Formats: sequence, C-alpha cells, structure tokens
Amino acid sequence: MSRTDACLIFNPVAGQSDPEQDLAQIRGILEAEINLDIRFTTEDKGADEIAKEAIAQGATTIIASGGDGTLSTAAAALVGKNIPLGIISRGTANAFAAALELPNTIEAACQTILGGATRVVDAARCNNLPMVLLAGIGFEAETVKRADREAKNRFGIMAYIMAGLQELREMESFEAEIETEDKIITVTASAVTVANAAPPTSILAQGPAGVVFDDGLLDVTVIAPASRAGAIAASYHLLQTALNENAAQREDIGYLRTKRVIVRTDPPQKVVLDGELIGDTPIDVECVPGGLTIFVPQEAAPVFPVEKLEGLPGLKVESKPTSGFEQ
Ligand SMILES: Nc1ncnc2c1ncn2[C@@H]1O[C@H](COP(=O)(O)OP(=O)(O)OP(=O)(O)O)[C@@H](O)[C@H]1O
Repeated sequence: MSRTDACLIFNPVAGQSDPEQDLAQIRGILEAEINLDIRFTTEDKGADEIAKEAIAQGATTIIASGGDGTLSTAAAALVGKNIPLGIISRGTANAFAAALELPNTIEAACQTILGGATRVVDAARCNNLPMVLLAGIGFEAETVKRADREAKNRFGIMAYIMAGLQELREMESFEAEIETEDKIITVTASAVTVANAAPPTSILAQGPAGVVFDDGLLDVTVIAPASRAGAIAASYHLLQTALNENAAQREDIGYLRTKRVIVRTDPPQKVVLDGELIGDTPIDVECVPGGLTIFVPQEAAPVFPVEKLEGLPGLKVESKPTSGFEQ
C-alpha cells in the first residue's frame, strides 16, 4: 500500500488522559501507513486556524485529536472544502464522535482512518458561522455554561446531564417564532434546539427519533414544559427515547425537520453553537448538505419520521402564502 500524507492537529491538554501516551499510541498506529505532519493547538491558536494553514500549504487530509472543542472547530474549517477529516476523540463527553456515530477509543478511531472509508455528511451555518452539531436556545445554552472544567474533570459526561437537569428545574419560558421554508410557528417554549447532528446525551435535541445528519435537513426540537415537574419528566423522557432511538411522545415536546430555520424569541435568549456561547437570538440556521467529509467505519444509518407539533402550549401554525424566505 502506498503511503499518504496527513496533518494531525493535536490538543495536548484535552480530556483527562496522558497526552504523551495518547500521541505515541496514535503515531504507533497511523505512522505505519501515513506520513504525519503533527501540529499542536495552543491556548491562542485553535484547530480551525491550524487546519486552514495546513490546507493553504497543500494538506489533503486533516486528522484532529482532542475534545469536542478541537474536533468541531477543525470540522468547521473544512465545511465545503471536500477535504476528509479523521476524528480521534480524547475529550470528556466526546459528543462530536457520538453524534456522527464514530468510535470512541484511540485504537478504533485510528483503525477507522487507516480503513480509508469516507462518508459525506451535512454541515450547517448558523448566523454565518459554521455549525456541525447544534445550536441551542434556552436550556442548552445555560447547560454549557454550567458544565465547567472542574465539573467535567470530576464527573465526566454526567456533568452535562446534571447541568441539564439543573437547568430544567430552573426553567424560564419565552415566546418563540420559528420560521421555516413553508410556515411560521409561534409557541411558548423553554428550549429550542436546532441540530444537524447530536448524540443521545444532548437530550434537548432529541425530539425526533435520532438526529439524521445526512438528509439535507436540520432537526428542530421545541421543549415547552408547563411546570418544573413537567420539565424534569420531559428531560427523562428525552433521555430514554434518545437512548432507545424512539421519537418523543409527550405533548410538551415538539419537533420538525427543515432545510433552513429562523428562530426569534421574546425576550432574547443566549445561543450556544457547537458548545460555545455565540450571543443572543435571533438565529438563522441553514443546512449545508454534504458539507463535510469524514472517515467512518462502514455501517448503515437508520431512517426515522419527521414532524410533531400538536399539544405544545400557545401553538399557532400559519401557512406562508409562498414557499421560501424574504431575506
Ligand atoms: N496547548 C494548549 N494549552 C492550553 N489550552 C489549550 C491548548 N490547546 C488547546 N487549548 C484549549 O483547549 C480547549 C479545547 O479543548 P477541547 O474541547 O479539545 O478539550 P476538552 O475541553 O478536554 O474536551 P471536552 O469539552 O470534551 O471535555 C480550547 O479552549 C483551547 O483554547
């Protein structure tokens, strides 16, 4: 087999494992077949900047290794570029790999890259920023703020789930206007999540049965519990249905699929994009079908149903006279 070249972007401080050992393991497996140009992220220089530099210098394959921050920023730099991305997760939650159904160990991730199979998946743009996983309004935004470094180190993935539950207990609702290609939905909600891809642990994105990441559509989940007890019940329901790959069935949870969506809220709400706070609503999110090429193990993805809105409080759905958006 002929040797290939790839740029490996490595975060030396991600996760809780020993980075030197991790890097030695990655090199031990990949360098049998790939010439690695290894570049380290720093506090000031993120994976996106390094990926762009490497591509400008002629790199044809990018491999990123780190936590969700490193992986999603590397992926964001590749949206629409047709350059394959290898993903080696070494973070706490590893939501990125879970969302794209990729292996979670260094060994399996490296073997996936060596296997050479690639798959084209969707990406998205949110307020003109690249998005691979999801944009969260309401709880999701607060959850990210709460799952801080100390909590992540102590509790790992539970930090996110605990932070989510805490938020649900303190929920505040807002008026949301959700505009799609063909309708305008107004609703009283406590969280609106627009997902391109999401792992089961992103419970607030789990209205539909499985967030489909290669259908050219975004998955929008609206959560509108009437009380705190309802919020907690809704969150457990979402966690359960997500783990079992079922669609949500409660009246206070709605979902729909759309290529583009504009969400306006009153009052304005914080927005988290792929794990980073980016500002306040409104958001305008559009799917970029086939925007990202990733190395994958060879497995088929399941297909699920599409929309459920009935039962949400204050719900009004108006058909637009003509399909499409004004701006
Ligand atoms: N060499 C470095 N020294 C200090 N900080 C770094 C360095 N490289 C990257 N960072 C910081 O690491 C953060 C990204 O971390 P990343 O998401 O990869 O890992 P993580 O936080 O451990 O993952 P997770 O969120 O899954 O726990 C960024 O905030 C970035 O500034």
